[in-house]
Amino acid sequence: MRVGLCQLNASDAPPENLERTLEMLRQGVAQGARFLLTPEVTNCVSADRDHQRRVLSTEEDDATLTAIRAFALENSVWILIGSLALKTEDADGRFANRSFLIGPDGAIRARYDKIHMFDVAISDRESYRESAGFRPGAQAVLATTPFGNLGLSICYDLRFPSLYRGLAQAGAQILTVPSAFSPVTGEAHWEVLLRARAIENGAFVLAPAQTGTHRASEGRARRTHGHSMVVAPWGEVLLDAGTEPGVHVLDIDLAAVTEARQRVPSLEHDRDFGPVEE
Ligand SMILES: O=C(O)CNC(=O)[C@H](CS)NC(=O)CCC(=O)C(=O)O
Repeated sequence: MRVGLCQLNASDAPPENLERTLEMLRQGVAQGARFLLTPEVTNCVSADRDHQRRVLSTEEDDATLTAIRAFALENSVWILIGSLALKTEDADGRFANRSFLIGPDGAIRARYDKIHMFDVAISDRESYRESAGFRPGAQAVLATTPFGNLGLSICYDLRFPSLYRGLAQAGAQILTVPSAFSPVTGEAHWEVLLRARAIENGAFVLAPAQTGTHRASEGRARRTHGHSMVVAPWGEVLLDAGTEPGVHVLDIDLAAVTEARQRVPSLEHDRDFGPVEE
């Protein structure tokens, strides 16, 4: 299976981001990719809630979703839109941070709302309160495709191994982790966490990422870590995309999942240990 990871440097302008994303998807298709992935918040990177309220849409009206579904149909490819920031019907006005798996017929095959919210103070200068703008999901999602079972997740979810354990136990062979990781935590934790999730579950990890300084017409500009990655089930890093935007194409073979799980069948060795004794 040839996969293509789009590494984006999205701004806070959805139409411009869509144009660049479609261009990268086209390049991926030209290089033979049959499954293409985009990062978290493909449509809009912004830290300004008022700006987001002005430029974002609901799922029903979202132009990025419509255009990428049409692209999947025209090119007969699978696409994981890592996530879209979308308006919801919620009374508190919070957005959804939602992944979409699109089939080669253009249909939405799966949706996943990011479960874990990035509410952290990394330093005096850098803090995030994702839950102020986004409402968390509460449902883990496995998506079946002809090329394997996908376990969906987004960014900060990466720090919660039990989610991936649940997905792998449910049959996931490929774990998707579209992200917009912070530069500081990215430098310290990104690669090792991705490799850990791959190794402990004997699964491929596909992690398309946002990169660089994200141009903002309102609010402060955000920066992200880049380094989109593909990790094999034995833990080898098959792709590290560095920090430039662009599409990266490579072949993955699910035989590596079977082999890794045969060599170390830890997925079959989970045991119930009950509450921790104190
Ligand atoms: O806010 C948005 O527009 C979309 N959401 C994000 O970009 C989120 C919340 S700020 N980023 C992360 O989860 C990074 C996690 C991370 O960096 C870590 O776990 O260390």
